[in-house]
Amino acid sequence: MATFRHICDSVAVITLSNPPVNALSSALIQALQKALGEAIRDSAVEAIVICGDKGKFCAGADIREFNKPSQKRGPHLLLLTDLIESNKKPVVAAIEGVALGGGLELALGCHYRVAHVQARVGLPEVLLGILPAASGTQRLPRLIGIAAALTLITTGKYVPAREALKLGIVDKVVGENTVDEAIRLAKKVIGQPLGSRQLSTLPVQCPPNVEALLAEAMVKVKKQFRGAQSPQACIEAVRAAVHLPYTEGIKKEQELYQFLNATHEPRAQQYAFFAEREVAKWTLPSGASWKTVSPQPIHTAAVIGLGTMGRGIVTSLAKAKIPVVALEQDKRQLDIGSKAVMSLLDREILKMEQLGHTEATNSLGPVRFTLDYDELKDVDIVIEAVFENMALKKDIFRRLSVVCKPEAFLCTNTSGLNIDEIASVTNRPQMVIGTHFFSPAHIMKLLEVVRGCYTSSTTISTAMRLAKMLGKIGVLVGNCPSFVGNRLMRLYVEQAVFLVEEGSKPEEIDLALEDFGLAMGPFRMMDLAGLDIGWKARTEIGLTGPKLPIGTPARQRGSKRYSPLPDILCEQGRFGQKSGQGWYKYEKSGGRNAMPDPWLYNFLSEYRCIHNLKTRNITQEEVIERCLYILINQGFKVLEEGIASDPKDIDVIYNNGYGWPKHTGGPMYYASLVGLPVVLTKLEKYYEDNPDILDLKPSNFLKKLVASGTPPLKEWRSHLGSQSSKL
Ligand SMILES: CC/C=C\C=C\CC(=O)SCCNC(=O)CCNC(=O)[C@H](O)C(C)(C)COP(=O)(O)OP(=O)(O)OC[C@H]1O[C@@H](n2cnc3c(N)ncnc32)[C@H](O)[C@@H]1OP(=O)(O)O
Repeated sequence: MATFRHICDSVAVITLSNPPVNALSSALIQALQKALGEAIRDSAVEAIVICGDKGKFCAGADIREFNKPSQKRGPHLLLLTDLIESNKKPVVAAIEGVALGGGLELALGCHYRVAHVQARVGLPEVLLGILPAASGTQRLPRLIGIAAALTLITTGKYVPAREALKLGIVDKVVGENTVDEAIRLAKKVIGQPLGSRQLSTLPVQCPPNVEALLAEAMVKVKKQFRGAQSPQACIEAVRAAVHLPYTEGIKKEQELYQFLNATHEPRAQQYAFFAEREVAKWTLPSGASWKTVSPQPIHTAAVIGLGTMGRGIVTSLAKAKIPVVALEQDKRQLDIGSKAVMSLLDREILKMEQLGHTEATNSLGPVRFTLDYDELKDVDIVIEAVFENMALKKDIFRRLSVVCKPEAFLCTNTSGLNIDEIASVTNRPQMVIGTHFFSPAHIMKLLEVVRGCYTSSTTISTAMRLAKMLGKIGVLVGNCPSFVGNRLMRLYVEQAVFLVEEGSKPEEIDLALEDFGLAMGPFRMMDLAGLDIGWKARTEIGLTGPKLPIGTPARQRGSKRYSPLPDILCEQGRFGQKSGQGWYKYEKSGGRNAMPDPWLYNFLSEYRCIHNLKTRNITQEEVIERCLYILINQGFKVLEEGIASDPKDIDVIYNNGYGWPKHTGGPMYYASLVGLPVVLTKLEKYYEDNPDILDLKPSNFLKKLVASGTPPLKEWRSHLGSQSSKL
C-alpha cells in the first residue's frame, strides 16, 4: 500500500500504491501514516521522498469510499499533511502522472515538489460537490496567491507541470527520472532551515482589492454553476484564508465541508463521475460486451463533408493524432472547409503552446483535403458528416460501399436519422454505425454511438474505442427517431413553447431553467442553433408548409397539441441569432446579446387572441416541472423500449451534451432525488390538465417503479423485465 525503503545516503522513499490511480483509500492513508512514522523515527533517515507507484503520484481521495461512514475512513489526510510539514526532516513529493485533490494536498504538505513534465496537478473537489478539505483551501493561497488559488479551486482545472511551475505550485519540472531528481533535491536540502517551506506558517499575500476579487469570483461562479453550492463554499473557504490565521481557516474549511456533505450535491456529482466511466462498459443482451469483443485498430480515417460538424470531427481526429482524409463535394466547399479546419488546428496548436508543449505542431495528425473518393480506399473508418438528408446520405453510403476496403467501418454523423435505412444500401450493413457528435465536435465530450439492427458487436467495440481515442465519452444507444438526447430534448423544448402560448414570456422560462442550472434556457438555445433547422425538418415531414393537408387545425397534429409559433417566426424571417431576431432580438445579425423583444409581446398577444388562448400566471415551479418532467418521462420510455440500457446512460448524455447541471446528477438521478411518486403525481396532474399533450402521460415503467415501492436508481434496470432491448 505505502511502502518505505532506504536509499543510499539516508533518504527514505515512500511509494503510494493503490492501483489504478493510487487513490487515498483509508487503508492507503493508514499505511502512509505508518511508513511516515517509521521514516521519521528512523535515525538513519535524514530526508524523505514520497512518490506514486506506476508513474502516478495520486488521484486524491478514493471516491468509492465517500459513502462510507467517516469514522471508518481512518486518520484524516489533514493530520498527515501537518505531520509532514512540521517534520524536521525535509520531505519532497515526486509528482508523476497526477497529483489531484487529496494527492495535491499531500504534496502541499511536503516541503518541496518536483514534477514530471507530463504531470498534471489540480484540486478538482469542486467537481465532486465538495471542497479541498485537507488544507488545500488554506495552503494553496499561501503558496500561489489568492487570484490563482481561487481559479484553481473554483474550477477544478488540471494544470500541466510547466504551468504549475510558473504558478509556483511545483519547484522543479523534469523530463525524466522524477524520483531520482527528488532524491537529489532531498539530499541537497538536508539540514537547511525549512521555515519558508512550511506553507501553513506563511502569510497570505493579499492584493489591496482582495474583497473585490472574492466578490467577482462569487458573481462568476453563481453564473457559471447556477444552483450549485460547492463553488460558493470554495470561495468562502479561500476568504477564510485571507482573514483568519491558518488553524482558524482550517476550522472554517471543515465547517464548509460538513455543510456541503449534508447536501445532495456530493452524491450527485460522484454518481455522475462514475457514470461517465461506467458507460464505456457496454453489454448487449446477447452477452457480447466491452470485455469480450475486441475493437479493430483505427490507423487512418476519412470525414465526408466539411460543414460545421465535419470541420470539428476532422479537428478531433487530428488532435487524437489519427491521419485524416477530408472530402468535400466541390472545389469551392473544399476551399472554404479546408481554411476553416486549418484555422481550428492553428487554434489547437496555440492552446498547446500556451500550455508549454514545445512540439505542438507535431502532436496533431496530418490532414489531407480532397475531392476524390478514391483517396478513401485505404482508410480504416469513414465518418460521413453531410447535412441531415436521407437521400444524400444513402447516395454517399452506396458510393462508400464500392470505394472503401471491405474491412472499413462506415459511420454516419446524424442527430436522428434511421441508421438501418442508411446501412441497408451498403454491402456491409454490419459495419455501419451512427456516431452522433455534438457541436463543436472538437470540444464537446459526448458521442452518442447508435447501434442499428445490423450493427455487429465488433463495430460497436471499434466505435466505442474511437470515442475513447478522441477523448470523448461514448454512450451506446439504440436506433429510434432522434435517438436518446434529441428525442428527450424535443419534448422539453415543445413544452416551453406551449408555456409561452399559455402566458409565459420566453425570458421567464429561460431564467427559470437557467436558475435550475441548465447552461442555457430553451429559447436562447433555439435562437443559437437556428430556428430554421427545425422548421425545415418539420416542413419536410409535412408538419407545416405545403405538405400539410388543407384544413389541419393550426394547433393540432393528429390527436396531439402542436404549436405553430416557431414556424410563424421563421415565416417572418426570424431565425434566431443568425438573422438578428428570433425569440429575442440581437444587436445585429450574428449578435449574441439576447434582448427581450417588444415586437414579440405584441405578436404573442395577437396570436393568443386569434387562437382564443387565455393567458394565466405561470409559476417558476410549473415551468420547471412541466419542462423537466416531460423530458424525464420520455427517459423512462426510452428505458422501457430498450433504447438506453441504464438510467446512467441518459444522465451521461444530458450532463455532457445538453448542459444539464451535474450537481443534480442528470435528469434520471434528479427524478430519483425528487422522488418518483412526486414525479408521477405531477405528471398525472399536468396530463389531466392537458390531455392533448400525450407525452405528459406517465410512462408504464415509471408507474411500475412506483408500484414496486420506488427502488433506488441502481436497481431500476432489474425492474425492466423482458424489455425488447434495441441494444
Ligand atoms: C481521504 C480524505 C482526504 C482528502 C480528501 C480529498 C478530496 C479528494 O481528493 S476528491 C478526489 C479528487 N480527485 C479527482 O477528482 C480525480 C478524479 N480522477 C480523474 O480525474 C481521472 O480518473 C484521472 C486520475 C485523471 C485518470 O484519468 P484516465 O486515465 O482517463 O482514467 P479514468 O478512466 O478516469 O480512471 C481510471 C480508473 O480509476 C478510477 N478512479 C480515478 N480516480 C479515482 C479516485 N479518486 N478514486 C477512486 N477511483 C478513481 C476510475 O473510476 C477508473 O476506474 P474503472 O473501474 O477503471 O472505471
